[in-house]
Amino acid sequence: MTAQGESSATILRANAPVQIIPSPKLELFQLRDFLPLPLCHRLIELIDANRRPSTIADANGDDYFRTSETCDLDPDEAAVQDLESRLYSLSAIDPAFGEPVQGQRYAVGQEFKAHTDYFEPNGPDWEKYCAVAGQRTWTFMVYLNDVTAGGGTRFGVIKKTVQPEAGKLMCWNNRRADGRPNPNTLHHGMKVRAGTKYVITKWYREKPWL
Ligand SMILES: O=C(O)CCC(=O)C(=O)O
Ligand SMILES: [Fe+2]
Repeated sequence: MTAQGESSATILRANAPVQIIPSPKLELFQLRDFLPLPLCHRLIELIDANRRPSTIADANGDDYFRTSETCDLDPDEAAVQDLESRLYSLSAIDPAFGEPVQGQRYAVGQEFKAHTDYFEPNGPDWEKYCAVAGQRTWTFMVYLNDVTAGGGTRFGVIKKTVQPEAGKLMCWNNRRADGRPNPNTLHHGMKVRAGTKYVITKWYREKPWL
């Protein structure tokens, strides 16, 4: 088990089906068919049943920055436990360092503009979000469905856009090699043009979550 995700990149690289998105700028990986379709469908049901407007830390005055909906998934749900155990098998990151899994839902026209998942170390919301568990380390995100049009995830710095695909996982290290936040992880959940987009997001911290 890796305590803080430090050697996660090594573990992921050694996992044959994991594809490395080659870049000197960030550690980014992709894994197709990470989740079976019935599990994707169940997670979509759970997201649909219990969603609220998404929020952002360090409000920036743009009310249209993140227009999607978010679901705080119940950790006692069998589907969520199945997902958690698959994540652990893949990454070996101690689940104690994980935030509860969230679901995100985007209707047509909704998006999450270019952002990073780490918290600004000098931002107004640092204390609120990071006092106990510290900074975010890794992001794991899984697309739960194919989107009819739009809804890709654009990593602008490396000029790479990933298309949603049911069951496909993306994961990246939000830190540079020296441990500081990596601004090259900037990414944009682009507007859905047709259909609905569902993803789950799982973030890990430097210290135990609870
Ligand atoms: O929906 C996406 O493609 C990206 C989601 C995301 O970046 C986030 O929830 O932090
Ligand atoms: Fe993000």
